[in-house]
Amino acid sequence: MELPIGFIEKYKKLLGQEADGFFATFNEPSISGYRVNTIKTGKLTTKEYLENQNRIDYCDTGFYGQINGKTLDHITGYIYSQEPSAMYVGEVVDPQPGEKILDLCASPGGKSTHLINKMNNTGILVSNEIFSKRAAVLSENVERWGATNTIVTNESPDRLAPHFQKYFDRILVDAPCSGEGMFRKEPAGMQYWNEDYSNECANRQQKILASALEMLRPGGTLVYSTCTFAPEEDEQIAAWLLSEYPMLSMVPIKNYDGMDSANPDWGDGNPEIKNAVRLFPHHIKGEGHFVAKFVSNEVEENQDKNKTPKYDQMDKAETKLFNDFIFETGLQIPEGTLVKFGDNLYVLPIGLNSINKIKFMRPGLHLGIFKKNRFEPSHSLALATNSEQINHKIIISLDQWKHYIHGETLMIDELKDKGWYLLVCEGHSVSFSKLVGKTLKNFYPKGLRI
Ligand SMILES: C[S@@+](CC[C@H](N)C(=O)[O-])C[C@H]1O[C@@H](n2cnc3c(N)ncnc32)[C@H](O)[C@@H]1O
Repeated sequence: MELPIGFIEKYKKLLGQEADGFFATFNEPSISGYRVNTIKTGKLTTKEYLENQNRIDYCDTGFYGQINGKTLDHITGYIYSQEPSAMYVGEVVDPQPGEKILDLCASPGGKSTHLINKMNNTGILVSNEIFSKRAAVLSENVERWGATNTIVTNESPDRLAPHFQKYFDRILVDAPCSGEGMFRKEPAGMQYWNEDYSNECANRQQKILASALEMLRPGGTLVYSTCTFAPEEDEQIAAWLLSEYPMLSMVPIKNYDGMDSANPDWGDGNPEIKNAVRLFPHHIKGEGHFVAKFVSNEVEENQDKNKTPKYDQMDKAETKLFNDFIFETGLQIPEGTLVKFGDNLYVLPIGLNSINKIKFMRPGLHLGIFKKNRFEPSHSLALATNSEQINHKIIISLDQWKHYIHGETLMIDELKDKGWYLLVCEGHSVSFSKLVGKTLKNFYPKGLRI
């Protein structure tokens, strides 16, 4: 791999004797990994995923190895492909069930899906992405994962901040960066590299962090991570945070085998910076990463936490349609507030402040849509429903599943009541389908058909 000359010179100086070992890794293959989804209680169809002995020691749901994106397990959200070093970030955030968490730069959703597992689908996760196309991908991944506690917003950090002042218990800023740590996985990233690029990135990172800190509650935790080796974006950002925000202090992070403490001399010499962790590919089986954890020492003032959210409510006819659907299917829906945006019905996580005026992709779990005199359940609801939480379900074979996700209707042998059924394949919830006579109509989203 041909690295930019300026990059080679910079890291020869910074790494000294270690530089040769560091550069050698760029000619080795990148490392792949995947995580399994602990909130889906069905069985993985391929036991190999769990029996893989190549476990990642700092992430109990993570494994080394490559997965196929076209399998039932992947498409129904049982596994997620994620580079191993990136898995350390979700572990460092360490969200606790019931907390309010913000993942500010979240697409495509590797860290968000990890956080959802760690929160056991409780509390509130606001997963935000500034670019709308990337936010759509994020929303799709969150849906696949079966999240019931997550809203997906599509805002810039400074526009999001006024809506969530001092609100979150923990915030992750997995910052846009120069991406040096991913060069061997995504060599195209090298084209943007120049001597000033890291300083440009650092400016943007400071702006993002300033907005993030407006949203952190007193006593809350901020985790900052990048996938670059550049001190300007790593130690120097940690130094900037400590000097600009005296209420912040750094929290030590556990160094597993092969992880390094950050280098205070690459920042401003503040010894606290040692608490951050670097993952170098010549020391660890993974790509380059930097992770730093801060806690706010501010004391909580009495706040008005009981702002009533303002949303549309269902009218009488819609309430009846929805109740009929619940009665017919025997479905248990997650706890939360039922709200309507246009014709779409959502359940919002309990305790969420008003999200009126925020651009979102998903203001909670999408339950379905009201169409002329009927309620149509959503694909998100299918993926978030465990087959034990519903009476109306039909088991289909792997072969039928392949036809269904291709867009075909299916036939059943026995007569059943007409109406909505959850299709279940080898324990995995696949889709809602409407049974008419003996035909299962296809409601698999057109954009996801294979
Ligand atoms: C490192 S990636 C995030 C990866 C993600 N956390 C994951 O684990 O899948 C950084 C994200 O920041 C977004 N971004 C770019 N510029 C931004 C800005 N000015 N403010 C906030 N986010 C930005 C990018 O679109 C990108 O999705």
